[in-house]
Amino acid sequence: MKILTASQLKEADEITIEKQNISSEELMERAATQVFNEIHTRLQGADILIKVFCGIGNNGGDGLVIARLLIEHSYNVKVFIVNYSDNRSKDFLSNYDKIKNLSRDWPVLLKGEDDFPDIKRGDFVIDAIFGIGLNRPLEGWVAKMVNFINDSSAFVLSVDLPSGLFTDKIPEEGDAVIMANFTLSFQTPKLVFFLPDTMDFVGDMQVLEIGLDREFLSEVTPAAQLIGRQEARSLYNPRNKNSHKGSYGHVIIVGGSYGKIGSIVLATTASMRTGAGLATVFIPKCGYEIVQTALPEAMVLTDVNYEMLTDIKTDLDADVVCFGMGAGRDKSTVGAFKELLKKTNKPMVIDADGLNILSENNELLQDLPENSVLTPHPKELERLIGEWKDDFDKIEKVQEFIKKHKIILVLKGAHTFVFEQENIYVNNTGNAGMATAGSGDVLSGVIAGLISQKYEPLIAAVLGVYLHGKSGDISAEKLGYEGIISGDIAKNMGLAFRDLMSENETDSGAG
Ligand SMILES: NC(=O)C1=CN([C@@H]2O[C@H](COP(=O)(O)OP(=O)(O)OC[C@H]3O[C@@H](n4cnc5c(N)ncnc54)[C@H](O)[C@@H]3O)[C@@H](O)[C@H]2O)[C@@H](O)CC1
Ligand SMILES: Nc1ncnc2c1ncn2[C@@H]1O[C@H](COP(=O)(O)OP(=O)(O)O)[C@@H](O)[C@H]1O
Ligand SMILES: [K+]
Repeated sequence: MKILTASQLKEADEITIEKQNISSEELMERAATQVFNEIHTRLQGADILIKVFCGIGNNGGDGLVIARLLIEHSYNVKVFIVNYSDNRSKDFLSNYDKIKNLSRDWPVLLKGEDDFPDIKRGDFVIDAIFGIGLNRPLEGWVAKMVNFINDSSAFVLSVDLPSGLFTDKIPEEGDAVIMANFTLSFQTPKLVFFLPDTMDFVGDMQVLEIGLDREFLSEVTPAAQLIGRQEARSLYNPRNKNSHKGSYGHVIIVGGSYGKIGSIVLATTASMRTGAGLATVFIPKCGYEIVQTALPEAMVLTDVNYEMLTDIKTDLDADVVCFGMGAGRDKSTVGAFKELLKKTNKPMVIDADGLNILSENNELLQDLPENSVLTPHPKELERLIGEWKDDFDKIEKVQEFIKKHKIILVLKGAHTFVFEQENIYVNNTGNAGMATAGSGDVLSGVIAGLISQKYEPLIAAVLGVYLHGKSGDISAEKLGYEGIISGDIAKNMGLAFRDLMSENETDSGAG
């Protein structure tokens, strides 16, 4: 699903109004009716007090339509206008008239702190104060109003996006932003819903299709793409009946050191459970029996050194080399990595200490094969590119970095982002149960396993991240968030593939 910017959405609105020959008020009615339908489906006429807070722009107009429909369906509704200026939008005004005609209980105009209404814990608050039109931080009593709603502990549903949140920048410390429990957003999700700095404001999220012009939506270049099941499915290559293990490639996983051989077992298991035809590990001698015992399916080559990598001697013609997990950063290991880079031409997967070595030895970046996939978590990324001011600054710095070095970067997190040239792919599977040691090692194995099966590195990264998260979701379904260990994610990879191609998505409990 495309993620668009506020200006692209405004353009889509205008084109839709023109091409469908409707008024902006009709489009507002259509959008807000979708919100009403969602609320009605969930509340089923429940007798609770719904407090709708409307601004005076089009987000406020949406709020008025939602309130009118709720009143027409006999809900107990109280409407408040956060009347911070007299500059009301046209469609706000016509809906203001409509709601006044409908009920004697006119909307209450709020003009300052003294007017703040009571909000109780059990109330249902609809936040339609500001949407994508916000252009500066909230100030004065309006900011206080937002904080007042947040302090109430009422359930808050935000319309389009939480009021106070921008679509293209991160609020400053102390800025007032609604902390929504749920956000119903129009047509496309906004990028800020997935950034670590801002995702907590959004709560659970659902996107409502409001019928904007299809041609515009299919042609517009998105700010980013959200990868869900449908997108992942389109990337999948089914296995050919007439095939053999050689058809699915050979992965070499290089890394490990004394006490950290487990990371190799995890990555290698993951690559095989993702479908690689053959897997070889190259590890220090201390890991020989461990790997042979834990994973008899893999072949093992060892370094001359017992504890760490010092000389990576392989003349195997692998389809992909994955380097770094558990490798450590000893001088001799750095030297061995340097030699490995020199003799590798095909795209590699680099994780963990591979990334740390690159951070400390910047000159090695130029030896990375084009289209290699780097998989840092935020700390590893900071070591690679330096500090950033906020998430938008981070995105800019990452894009500069990947273009300079002609690589693909997988930034791991609650929503993992894949960066390739100008493109950004945002993952929507996975859950907090995956915040457990070794789940990153599993991801590297998954991506390497896909590359060995001839998926392009970018596709391997995007699909791999999706499947890894889905396997985490399936694991959580079986074991609970706390119960997952990263080996489960590797073990359940096959179920993630099955889910991808089955008729119905597994109810994964993704969070
Ligand atoms: N395709 C869509 O996405 C649709 C969007 N609609 C709604 O329209 C909204 C956008 O409406 P608007 O453009 O009127 O904008 P908003 O309703 O988000 O904001 C209202 C106005 O407040 C002013 N303002 C901005 N920052 C302020 C601040 N800090 N303090 C005081 N005033 C400030 C701006 O001039 C803006 O025009 C969307 O979020 C959505 O709710 C729907 O009605 C129709 C379809
Ligand atoms: N809260 C979360 N929600 C979704 N996925 C998560 C969450 N926390 C961690 N993950 C996923 O788990 C993996 C953790 O990787 P990493 O930090 O490298 O762990 P390790 O170094 O222990 O292997 C990443 O793929 C990340 O996206
Ligand atoms: K809002």
